[in-house]
Amino acid sequence: MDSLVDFSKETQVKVQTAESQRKGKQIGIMGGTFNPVHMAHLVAAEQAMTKLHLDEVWFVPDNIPPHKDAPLNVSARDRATMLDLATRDNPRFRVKLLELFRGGVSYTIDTIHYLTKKAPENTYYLIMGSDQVNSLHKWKNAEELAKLATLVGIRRPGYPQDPQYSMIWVDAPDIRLSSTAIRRAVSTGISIRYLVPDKVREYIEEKGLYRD
Ligand SMILES: Nc1ncnc2c1ncn2[C@@H]1O[C@H](COP(=O)(O)OP(=O)(O)OP(=O)(O)O)[C@@H](O)[C@H]1O
Ligand SMILES: O=C(O)c1ccc[n+]([C@@H]2O[C@H](COP(=O)([O-])O)[C@@H](O)[C@H]2O)c1
Repeated sequence: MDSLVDFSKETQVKVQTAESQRKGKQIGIMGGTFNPVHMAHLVAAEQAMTKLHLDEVWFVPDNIPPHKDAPLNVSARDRATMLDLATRDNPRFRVKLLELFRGGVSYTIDTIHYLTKKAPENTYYLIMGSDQVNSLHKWKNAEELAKLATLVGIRRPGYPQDPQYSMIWVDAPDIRLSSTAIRRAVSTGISIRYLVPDKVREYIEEKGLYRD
C-alpha cells in the first residue's frame, strides 16, 4: 500500500459525507508541546490538510502539557519561535499562541470551547498521532471533545491504532521520530539535519538548546 496516495474506502466515504455538510472554514488543529517541532509533525499536518481538503492547519503549542511530567527545560517563547520558523513558508500553516496566552495547564477542551465560541461557523479537526488517539479517553471531557471536533488520527510507529472514539484516519508515511529523540541527539552531539527544518536546527545551535 502506498501511504502517500492510498486513502481507505471508509475514509473516502467519511470525507465525502463530511464535505457535503461543510460550513465555514475547515480548520485543522495540531496541538503539541513541540519541544522541538520536527518533520513528522509537519508531514502529519500537511497530509491531513491536503487529504481532508482543509483550509488551514493551526499549530497550537501547549503551555503546560496535561500529561507530561518531565520539565520542558526550554521556554515557551523558544518553542513558539521554532514553530514559527518551521511553518513560515507554508501559507496555509498558522501558529496560534492561545494556550500560551491562556496560561496554566493546556486542556484541549478549553481551546475547542474558545474556538467554537469565537467562530462557531468553522469546523475544527483535531489532528493527533496514534499515541494520543490511544490515550484520548483520559483527556479532560473527552466525550464532549469528540462531539465538538472531528478527530483525525495519524498512525505513529510503535503505537498500534486503538481508538475509543469515531475518527478519520489519514494515511501518512510512517516516521519514527519524536522530540525526545531530537533532544537526545543534540545532547549527544548527533546530527539532526533533515530531522527538523534547517531554520529550526540553526536556531537550536545558535541558542545552545538541548545541549544538556
Ligand atoms: N512521528 C510521529 N508520527 C505521527 N504523529 C506524531 C509523531 N510525532 C509526534 N506526533 C504527534 O504530534 C502531536 C504533538 O506531539 P508532541 O509535540 O508531543 O511531539 P513528540 O514527538 O511526541 O514529543 P516528545 O517526544 O517530547 O513526547 C501529537 O499528536 C503526536 O501524537
Ligand atoms: O485535554 C487534555 O486532557 C489533554 C491531555 C493530553 C494531551 N492533550 C493535548 O494533546 C496535544 C499533544 O500533547 P503532548 O503532551 O503529546 O505534547 C497537546 O495539545 C496537549 O495539550 C490534551
